[in-house]
Amino acid sequence: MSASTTQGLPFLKGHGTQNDFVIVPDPDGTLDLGPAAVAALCDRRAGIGGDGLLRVVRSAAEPAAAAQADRAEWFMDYRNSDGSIAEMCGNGVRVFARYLVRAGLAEPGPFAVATRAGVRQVLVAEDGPDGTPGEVTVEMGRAVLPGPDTVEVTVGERRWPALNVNMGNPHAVAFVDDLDHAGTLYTAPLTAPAGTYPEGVNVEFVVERGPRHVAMRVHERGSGETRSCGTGACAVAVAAARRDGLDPAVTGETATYTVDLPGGRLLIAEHPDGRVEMTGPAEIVAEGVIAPGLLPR
Ligand SMILES: N[C@@H](CCC[C@H](N)C(=O)O)C(=O)O
Repeated sequence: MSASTTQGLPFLKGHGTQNDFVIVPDPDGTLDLGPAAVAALCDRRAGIGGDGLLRVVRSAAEPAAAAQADRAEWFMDYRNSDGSIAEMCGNGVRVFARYLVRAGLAEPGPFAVATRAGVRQVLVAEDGPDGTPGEVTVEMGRAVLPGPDTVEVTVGERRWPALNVNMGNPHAVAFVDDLDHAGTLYTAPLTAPAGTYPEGVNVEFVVERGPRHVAMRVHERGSGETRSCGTGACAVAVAAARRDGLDPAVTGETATYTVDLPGGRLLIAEHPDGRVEMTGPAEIVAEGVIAPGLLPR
């Protein structure tokens, strides 16, 4: 993208349980944000700062989403802070939905959002009487457990068995005795067997907090440690349910887990038909204009 194209380009900043995003409205799909431009915008010192970027584009104007245009007017083009593309972002889709309502592009209530992982149904609750933003629920699709049965996660001298869970994007979920055992997470944990995650992986570390209540940390592919990950929380809830001997497809009962993250709390429900639903907050905290010269020429 040329610097001249970005002069006067509006942006917003939002977060869901402190998983934060630069939001770039591009309704007609005229922007070509390459990896370097995304990384510059997400840079916390020299840019606006964020774990990722959400480009807001009409599905009909985005080749990757044209097939979904009859079911969802808007496409969430999600990028990690290093500029890489991911299939799905659970907190991102809640923040995306919040932006659409705030911008008058969607009404509160139920509507659909197109993503690279498919169309997702969202439900934006009305704001409270004191103006507190209502929570946003997203239907996240079904969890897939692609195997192998156990993968291994290593940080320094410690290693744990983990469950491979795909929520549209890949996750390795490890139950640990203490979240501090994951260390600084300045670098990505190692996973084995080799080749399990050819496109990289998000790694979750989980401890028990009580019945159907867990806490987690996450190292995200393309973003490093973040304060929350929605797809990660869904993967964790499904892994916790299986570990607790609960499979809603077998019991016929919805399994609901509370997942605490460094940035807040998410409620995850897995239904007997396999659908996983996530509920949590989503807020827009700032808006502005990108300064000329921020983005690489
Ligand atoms: N924070 C997100 C996940 C973003 C994508 C992830 N880093 C990946 O590369 O798969 C979420 O809330 O789900």
